[in-house]
Amino acid sequence: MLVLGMMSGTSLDGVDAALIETDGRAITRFGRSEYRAYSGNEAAALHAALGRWPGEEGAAAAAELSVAAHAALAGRFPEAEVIGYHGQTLAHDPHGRGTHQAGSGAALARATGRRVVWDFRSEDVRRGGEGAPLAPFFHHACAAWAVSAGHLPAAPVALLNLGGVGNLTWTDPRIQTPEAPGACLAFDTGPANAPLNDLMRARRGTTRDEGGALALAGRADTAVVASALAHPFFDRQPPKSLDRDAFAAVDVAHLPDADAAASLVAIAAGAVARGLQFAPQMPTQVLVCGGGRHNGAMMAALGEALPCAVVPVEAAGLDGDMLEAQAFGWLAARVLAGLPTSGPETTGVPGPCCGGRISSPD
Ligand SMILES: Nc1ncnc2c1ncn2[C@@H]1O[C@H](COP(=O)(O)OP(=O)(O)OP(=O)(O)O)[C@@H](O)[C@H]1O
Ligand SMILES: CC(=O)N[C@H]1[C@@H]2OC[C@@H](O2)[C@@H](O)[C@@H]1O[C@H](C)C(=O)O
Repeated sequence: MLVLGMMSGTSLDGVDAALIETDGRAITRFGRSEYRAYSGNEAAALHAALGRWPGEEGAAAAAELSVAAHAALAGRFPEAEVIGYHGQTLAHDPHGRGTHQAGSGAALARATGRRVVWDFRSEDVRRGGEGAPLAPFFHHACAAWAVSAGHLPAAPVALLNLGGVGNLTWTDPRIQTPEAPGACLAFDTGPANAPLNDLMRARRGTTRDEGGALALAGRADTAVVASALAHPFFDRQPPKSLDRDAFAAVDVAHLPDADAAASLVAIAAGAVARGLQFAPQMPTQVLVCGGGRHNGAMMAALGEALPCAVVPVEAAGLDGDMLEAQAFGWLAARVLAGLPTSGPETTGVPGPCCGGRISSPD
Protein backbone atom coordinates (compact mmCIF):
# COMPACT_ATOMS: atom_id res chain seq x y z
CA MET A 1 0.00 0.00 0.00
CA LEU A 2 0.98 3.62 -0.47
CA VAL A 3 1.30 5.27 2.94
CA LEU A 4 2.02 8.86 3.91
CA GLY A 5 4.26 9.02 6.96
CA MET A 6 4.26 12.27 8.93
CA MET A 7 6.66 13.31 11.64
CA SER A 8 7.21 16.44 13.67
CA GLY A 9 10.21 15.86 15.86
CA THR A 10 11.59 17.24 19.06
CA SER A 11 13.30 20.16 17.28
CA LEU A 12 9.85 21.74 16.78
CA ASP A 13 10.87 23.18 13.44
CA GLY A 14 8.10 21.74 11.26
CA VAL A 15 6.40 18.66 9.80
CA ASP A 16 7.98 16.18 7.38
CA ALA A 17 5.73 14.10 5.13
CA ALA A 18 6.90 11.27 2.86
CA LEU A 19 5.25 8.59 0.77
CA ILE A 20 6.39 5.00 1.03
CA GLU A 21 5.10 1.88 -0.68
CA THR A 22 5.30 -1.15 1.59
CA ASP A 23 3.43 -4.10 3.06
CA GLY A 24 4.99 -3.35 6.46
CA ARG A 25 7.85 -5.74 5.72
CA ALA A 26 9.94 -4.87 2.67
CA ILE A 27 10.19 -1.38 1.24
CA THR A 28 8.91 -1.54 -2.35
CA ARG A 29 9.46 2.10 -3.23
CA PHE A 30 10.19 5.49 -1.69
CA GLY A 31 7.88 8.25 -2.94
CA ARG A 32 7.94 12.02 -2.95
CA SER A 33 8.12 14.11 0.19
CA GLU A 34 7.45 17.63 1.47
CA TYR A 35 8.27 19.73 4.49
CA ARG A 36 6.04 22.32 6.15
CA ALA A 37 7.83 24.65 8.54
CA TYR A 38 6.01 25.82 11.65
CA SER A 39 5.32 29.55 11.70
CA GLY A 40 6.88 31.54 14.54
CA ASN A 41 3.54 31.53 16.40
CA GLU A 42 3.08 27.79 15.95
CA ALA A 43 6.59 27.02 17.17
CA ALA A 44 6.09 29.34 20.15
CA ALA A 45 2.83 27.59 21.09
CA LEU A 46 4.49 24.16 20.84
CA HIS A 47 7.48 25.32 22.88
CA ALA A 48 5.12 26.67 25.54
CA ALA A 49 3.42 23.26 25.74
CA LEU A 50 6.65 21.23 26.12
CA GLY A 51 6.62 19.08 29.22
CA ARG A 52 2.81 19.24 29.49
CA TRP A 53 0.59 16.19 29.90
CA PRO A 54 -2.94 15.77 28.49
CA GLY A 55 -5.32 18.20 30.17
CA GLU A 56 -2.56 20.57 31.25
CA GLU A 57 -2.30 24.16 30.07
CA GLY A 58 -1.35 24.51 26.42
CA ALA A 59 -1.64 20.81 25.58
CA ALA A 60 -5.05 21.01 23.89
CA ALA A 61 -3.96 24.00 21.81
CA ALA A 62 -0.79 22.15 20.76
CA ALA A 63 -2.87 19.11 19.78
CA GLU A 64 -5.27 21.19 17.64
CA LEU A 65 -2.38 23.00 16.03
CA SER A 66 -0.65 19.70 15.24
CA VAL A 67 -3.75 18.22 13.60
CA ALA A 68 -4.32 21.39 11.52
CA ALA A 69 -0.70 21.53 10.33
CA HIS A 70 -0.67 17.82 9.42
CA ALA A 71 -4.06 18.00 7.67
CA ALA A 72 -2.84 20.91 5.54
CA LEU A 73 0.26 18.97 4.51
CA ALA A 74 -1.64 15.69 3.93
CA GLY A 75 -3.89 17.59 1.49
CA ARG A 76 -0.90 17.77 -0.85
CA PHE A 77 -0.75 13.94 -1.00
CA PRO A 78 -4.17 12.84 -2.30
CA GLU A 79 -2.67 9.56 -3.59
CA ALA A 80 -1.91 8.23 -0.08
CA GLU A 81 -4.35 5.55 1.12
CA VAL A 82 -3.32 5.68 4.75
CA ILE A 83 -1.56 8.18 7.00
CA GLY A 84 0.97 7.32 9.71
CA TYR A 85 0.78 10.19 12.22
CA HIS A 86 3.36 10.42 14.98
CA GLY A 87 1.99 13.53 16.69
CA GLN A 88 4.03 16.02 18.68
CA THR A 89 5.91 14.62 21.63
CA LEU A 90 5.40 17.06 24.48
CA ALA A 91 6.55 14.83 27.32
CA HIS A 92 8.20 11.44 27.68
CA ASP A 93 8.60 9.73 31.04
CA PRO A 94 8.14 6.03 30.18
CA HIS A 95 8.67 4.66 33.68
CA GLY A 96 6.70 7.47 35.33
CA ARG A 97 3.81 9.37 33.82
CA GLY A 98 4.04 7.76 30.38
CA THR A 99 4.53 9.36 26.99
CA HIS A 100 2.54 12.17 25.44
CA GLN A 101 2.23 12.82 21.72
CA ALA A 102 -0.18 15.71 21.22
CA GLY A 103 -2.65 15.41 18.34
CA SER A 104 -5.58 13.09 17.79
CA GLY A 105 -5.41 10.61 14.91
CA ALA A 106 -9.21 10.42 14.98
CA ALA A 107 -9.39 14.19 14.36
CA LEU A 108 -6.80 13.90 11.58
CA ALA A 109 -8.78 11.05 9.97
CA ARG A 110 -11.91 13.26 9.99
CA ALA A 111 -9.98 16.24 8.63
CA THR A 112 -8.33 14.29 5.80
CA GLY A 113 -10.98 11.67 5.00
CA ARG A 114 -8.35 8.95 5.30
CA ARG A 115 -7.45 6.14 7.67
CA VAL A 116 -4.87 7.24 10.20
CA VAL A 117 -2.54 5.06 12.26
CA TRP A 118 -1.32 6.92 15.34
CA ASP A 119 -0.39 6.73 19.04
CA PHE A 120 2.55 4.50 18.22
CA ARG A 121 4.28 4.69 21.61
CA SER A 122 1.64 4.18 24.33
CA GLU A 123 1.26 0.41 24.09
CA ASP A 124 5.01 -0.14 24.36
CA VAL A 125 5.17 2.08 27.45
CA ARG A 126 2.10 0.40 28.95
CA ARG A 127 3.90 -2.93 28.61
CA GLY A 128 7.02 -1.63 30.34
CA GLY A 129 9.07 -0.52 27.31
CA GLU A 130 10.82 2.80 26.78
CA GLY A 131 8.29 3.77 24.06
CA ALA A 132 11.26 4.96 21.98
CA PRO A 133 13.07 4.78 19.69
CA LEU A 134 10.58 3.32 17.23
CA ALA A 135 12.51 3.88 14.00
CA PRO A 136 14.87 0.88 14.54
CA PHE A 137 12.73 -1.81 12.88
CA PHE A 138 12.42 0.57 9.92
CA HIS A 139 16.20 1.10 9.98
CA HIS A 140 16.55 -2.67 9.57
CA ALA A 141 14.21 -2.53 6.55
CA CYS A 142 16.25 0.38 5.14
CA ALA A 143 19.51 -1.52 5.57
CA ALA A 144 17.98 -4.58 3.86
CA TRP A 145 16.70 -2.33 1.04
CA ALA A 146 20.15 -0.71 0.63
CA VAL A 147 21.87 -4.11 0.56
CA SER A 148 19.48 -5.41 -2.11
CA ALA A 149 19.95 -2.19 -4.12
CA GLY A 150 23.72 -2.68 -3.98
CA HIS A 151 24.37 0.42 -1.86
CA LEU A 152 25.64 -1.46 1.21
CA PRO A 153 27.59 -4.63 1.88
CA ALA A 154 25.63 -7.40 3.63
CA ALA A 155 27.10 -6.67 7.05
CA PRO A 156 26.10 -4.94 10.31
CA VAL A 157 25.67 -1.20 9.97
CA ALA A 158 24.52 1.60 12.28
CA LEU A 159 21.98 4.30 11.52
CA LEU A 160 22.33 7.41 13.65
CA ASN A 161 19.50 9.95 13.73
CA LEU A 162 20.61 13.39 14.87
CA GLY A 163 17.41 15.24 15.69
CA GLY A 164 16.72 17.16 18.88
CA VAL A 165 17.82 14.02 20.66
CA GLY A 166 20.08 11.42 19.01
CA ASN A 167 19.14 7.80 18.47
CA LEU A 168 21.16 4.94 17.06
CA THR A 169 20.22 1.57 15.60
CA TRP A 170 22.83 -1.13 15.16
CA THR A 171 21.36 -3.60 12.72
CA ASP A 172 22.30 -6.75 10.84
CA PRO A 173 20.52 -6.82 7.46
CA ARG A 174 21.48 -10.49 6.95
CA ILE A 175 18.83 -11.40 9.52
CA GLN A 176 15.43 -11.67 7.81
CA THR A 177 13.09 -9.88 10.20
CA PRO A 178 13.72 -6.93 12.54
CA GLU A 179 12.04 -8.61 15.49
CA ALA A 180 14.35 -11.66 15.30
CA PRO A 181 16.89 -11.78 18.15
CA GLY A 182 20.18 -10.19 17.11
CA ALA A 183 18.71 -8.18 14.20
CA CYS A 184 18.67 -4.79 15.98
CA LEU A 185 20.04 -3.04 19.03
CA ALA A 186 18.75 0.49 19.48
CA PHE A 187 18.83 3.32 21.96
CA ASP A 188 18.79 7.09 22.34
CA THR A 189 22.40 8.27 22.37
CA GLY A 190 21.93 11.54 24.23
CA PRO A 191 21.31 15.17 23.42
CA ALA A 192 21.94 16.12 19.78
CA ASN A 193 20.62 19.38 18.27
CA ALA A 194 18.14 20.47 20.95
CA PRO A 195 20.66 22.03 23.37
CA LEU A 196 22.47 23.69 20.45
CA ASN A 197 19.21 25.13 19.10
CA ASP A 198 18.32 26.40 22.57
CA LEU A 199 21.74 28.05 22.86
CA MET A 200 21.37 29.73 19.45
CA ARG A 201 17.89 30.96 20.35
CA ALA A 202 19.05 32.38 23.67
CA ARG A 203 22.33 33.93 22.55
CA ARG A 204 21.92 34.74 18.87
CA GLY A 205 18.17 34.89 18.32
CA THR A 206 18.40 32.26 15.55
CA THR A 207 16.94 28.77 15.35
CA ARG A 208 20.12 26.80 14.67
CA ASP A 209 23.88 26.94 14.16
CA GLU A 210 23.81 26.97 10.35
CA GLY A 211 26.28 24.42 9.02
CA GLY A 212 27.88 24.33 12.46
CA ALA A 213 29.71 27.60 11.69
CA LEU A 214 29.64 28.89 15.26
CA ALA A 215 30.75 25.58 16.79
CA LEU A 216 33.54 25.29 14.21
CA ALA A 217 34.84 28.69 15.38
CA GLY A 218 35.04 27.59 19.01
CA ARG A 219 36.84 25.10 21.21
CA ALA A 220 35.08 22.54 23.34
CA ASP A 221 35.61 22.99 27.07
CA THR A 222 36.96 19.63 28.23
CA ALA A 223 35.69 20.00 31.81
CA VAL A 224 32.14 20.80 30.65
CA VAL A 225 32.19 17.90 28.17
CA ALA A 226 33.57 15.43 30.72
CA SER A 227 31.04 16.45 33.33
CA ALA A 228 28.12 16.07 30.89
CA LEU A 229 29.36 12.64 29.77
CA ALA A 230 29.65 11.56 33.43
CA HIS A 231 25.84 11.44 33.51
CA PRO A 232 24.71 7.94 34.60
CA PHE A 233 22.58 7.65 31.45
CA PHE A 234 25.69 6.82 29.43
CA ASP A 235 26.57 3.81 31.61
CA ARG A 236 23.11 2.31 31.27
CA GLN A 237 22.78 -0.76 29.06
CA PRO A 238 20.53 -0.15 26.05
CA PRO A 239 17.72 -0.01 25.16
CA LYS A 240 17.18 3.38 26.78
CA SER A 241 15.36 6.58 25.83
CA LEU A 242 15.55 10.23 26.78
CA ASP A 243 13.22 13.17 27.23
CA ARG A 244 14.13 16.21 25.13
CA ASP A 245 15.23 18.26 28.11
CA ALA A 246 16.96 15.53 30.11
CA PHE A 247 20.26 17.38 29.72
CA ALA A 248 18.94 20.90 30.23
CA ALA A 249 21.23 21.10 33.25
CA VAL A 250 24.44 21.06 31.14
CA ASP A 251 25.91 24.41 32.11
CA VAL A 252 27.64 26.37 29.37
CA ALA A 253 26.55 29.77 30.71
CA HIS A 254 30.12 30.79 31.56
CA LEU A 255 31.48 30.01 28.08
CA PRO A 256 31.68 32.39 25.12
CA ASP A 257 29.14 31.61 22.37
CA ALA A 258 31.45 29.66 20.04
CA ASP A 259 33.03 27.58 22.82
CA ALA A 260 29.58 26.85 24.25
CA ALA A 261 28.42 25.61 20.82
CA ALA A 262 31.59 23.55 20.33
CA SER A 263 31.12 22.00 23.77
CA LEU A 264 27.51 20.99 23.03
CA VAL A 265 28.62 19.44 19.75
CA ALA A 266 31.42 17.53 21.51
CA ILE A 267 28.91 16.26 24.08
CA ALA A 268 26.56 15.04 21.33
CA ALA A 269 29.41 13.23 19.52
CA GLY A 270 30.89 11.85 22.73
CA ALA A 271 27.46 10.52 23.66
CA VAL A 272 27.30 8.56 20.38
CA ALA A 273 30.77 7.13 21.01
CA ARG A 274 29.72 6.02 24.51
CA GLY A 275 26.60 4.38 23.09
CA LEU A 276 28.42 2.58 20.30
CA GLN A 277 30.46 0.72 22.92
CA PHE A 278 27.34 -1.32 23.58
CA ALA A 279 27.10 -2.53 19.94
CA PRO A 280 27.44 -6.31 19.56
CA GLN A 281 30.20 -5.70 17.02
CA MET A 282 31.61 -2.59 15.37
CA PRO A 283 29.44 -1.62 12.36
CA THR A 284 31.10 -1.24 8.97
CA GLN A 285 29.94 2.38 9.00
CA VAL A 286 27.66 4.82 10.79
CA LEU A 287 25.05 6.27 8.43
CA VAL A 288 23.85 9.63 9.72
CA CYS A 289 20.34 10.93 9.13
CA GLY A 290 18.39 13.84 10.62
CA GLY A 291 19.19 17.53 10.57
CA GLY A 292 22.42 17.17 12.52
CA ARG A 293 24.20 15.76 9.49
CA HIS A 294 24.00 19.26 7.96
CA ASN A 295 26.10 20.53 10.87
CA GLY A 296 29.75 20.33 9.75
CA ALA A 297 31.02 20.61 13.32
CA MET A 298 28.85 17.68 14.37
CA MET A 299 30.02 15.48 11.49
CA ALA A 300 33.69 16.37 12.15
CA ALA A 301 33.33 15.66 15.87
CA LEU A 302 31.68 12.29 15.12
CA GLY A 303 34.46 11.42 12.69
CA GLU A 304 36.98 12.02 15.47
CA ALA A 305 35.01 10.33 18.24
CA LEU A 306 34.02 7.10 16.46
CA PRO A 307 36.28 4.21 15.48
CA CYS A 308 34.55 3.59 12.13
CA ALA A 309 33.52 5.57 9.03
CA VAL A 310 30.80 8.20 9.55
CA VAL A 311 28.87 9.21 6.43
CA PRO A 312 25.50 10.81 5.60
CA VAL A 313 22.84 8.18 4.97
CA GLU A 314 22.64 9.39 1.35
CA ALA A 315 25.77 7.24 0.82
CA ALA A 316 23.40 4.26 1.11
CA GLY A 317 20.83 5.74 -1.30
CA LEU A 318 18.50 6.96 1.49
CA ASP A 319 17.03 10.42 2.21
CA GLY A 320 18.32 11.59 5.58
CA ASP A 321 15.80 14.42 5.92
CA MET A 322 12.79 12.14 5.43
CA LEU A 323 13.79 8.91 7.12
CA GLU A 324 11.68 9.51 10.23
CA ALA A 325 8.59 10.45 8.22
CA GLN A 326 9.11 7.34 6.09
CA ALA A 327 9.52 5.34 9.31
CA PHE A 328 6.05 6.27 10.53
CA GLY A 329 4.57 5.43 7.12
CA TRP A 330 6.24 2.01 7.21
CA LEU A 331 5.22 1.51 10.84
CA ALA A 332 1.61 2.40 9.94
CA ALA A 333 1.61 -0.36 7.30
CA ARG A 334 3.10 -2.68 9.91
CA VAL A 335 0.34 -1.87 12.40
CA LEU A 336 -2.29 -2.58 9.73
CA ALA A 337 -0.54 -5.91 9.00
CA GLY A 338 -0.57 -6.80 12.72
CA LEU A 339 3.23 -6.98 12.90
CA PRO A 340 5.33 -5.87 15.88
CA THR A 341 6.63 -2.31 15.95
CA SER A 342 9.13 -2.72 18.80
CA GLY A 343 10.83 -5.42 20.80
CA PRO A 344 13.18 -6.17 23.70
CA GLU A 345 16.25 -4.99 21.77
CA THR A 346 14.76 -1.68 20.60
CA THR A 347 12.65 -0.35 23.46
CA GLY A 348 13.23 -2.96 26.16
CA VAL A 349 9.59 -4.03 26.06
CA PRO A 350 9.44 -7.61 27.41
CA GLY A 351 8.32 -9.19 24.12
CA PRO A 352 7.50 -8.15 20.54
CA CYS A 353 4.97 -5.33 20.81
CA CYS A 354 2.31 -4.27 18.29
CA GLY A 355 1.71 -0.58 19.02
CA GLY A 356 -0.43 2.01 17.25
CA ARG A 357 -4.12 2.79 16.99
CA ILE A 358 -6.18 2.89 13.82
CA SER A 359 -8.81 5.59 13.21
CA SER A 360 -11.16 5.71 10.25
CA PRO A 361 -12.68 8.94 8.92
CA ASP A 362 -16.30 7.90 9.64
N1 LIG B 1 21.76 23.34 7.70
C1 LIG B 1 21.81 23.01 8.98
N2 LIG B 1 22.85 23.39 9.74
C2 LIG B 1 22.93 23.07 11.05
N3 LIG B 1 22.00 22.37 11.70
C3 LIG B 1 20.94 21.95 11.00
C4 LIG B 1 20.79 22.23 9.62
N4 LIG B 1 19.63 21.69 9.20
C5 LIG B 1 19.09 21.09 10.28
N5 LIG B 1 19.86 21.26 11.36
C6 LIG B 1 19.61 20.82 12.74
O1 LIG B 1 18.74 19.71 12.71
C7 LIG B 1 17.55 20.00 13.45
C8 LIG B 1 16.37 19.32 12.84
O2 LIG B 1 16.66 17.96 12.75
P1 LIG B 1 15.50 16.92 12.54
O3 LIG B 1 14.49 17.51 11.65
O4 LIG B 1 16.17 15.65 12.19
O5 LIG B 1 14.96 16.85 14.03
P2 LIG B 1 13.60 16.39 14.59
O6 LIG B 1 13.03 15.35 13.69
O7 LIG B 1 12.79 17.58 14.87
O8 LIG B 1 14.01 15.77 15.97
P3 LIG B 1 13.94 14.29 16.57
O9 LIG B 1 14.56 13.36 15.58
O10 LIG B 1 14.71 14.43 17.82
O11 LIG B 1 12.50 14.02 16.82
C9 LIG B 1 17.43 21.50 13.46
O12 LIG B 1 16.69 21.93 14.56
C10 LIG B 1 18.90 21.93 13.51
O13 LIG B 1 19.38 21.90 14.83
C1 LIG C 1 9.51 10.21 22.74
C2 LIG C 1 9.99 10.70 21.40
O1 LIG C 1 9.26 11.32 20.66
N1 LIG C 1 11.24 10.39 21.09
C3 LIG C 1 11.85 10.76 19.82
C4 LIG C 1 12.96 11.77 20.05
O2 LIG C 1 13.58 12.13 18.81
C5 LIG C 1 14.69 11.24 18.59
C6 LIG C 1 14.63 10.32 19.76
O3 LIG C 1 14.02 11.15 20.76
C7 LIG C 1 13.71 9.10 19.50
O4 LIG C 1 13.63 8.39 20.72
C8 LIG C 1 12.29 9.50 19.14
O5 LIG C 1 12.01 9.63 17.79
C9 LIG C 1 12.36 8.71 16.79
C10 LIG C 1 11.66 9.04 15.54
C11 LIG C 1 12.08 7.25 17.13
O6 LIG C 1 11.18 6.93 17.88
O7 LIG C 1 12.78 6.40 16.56
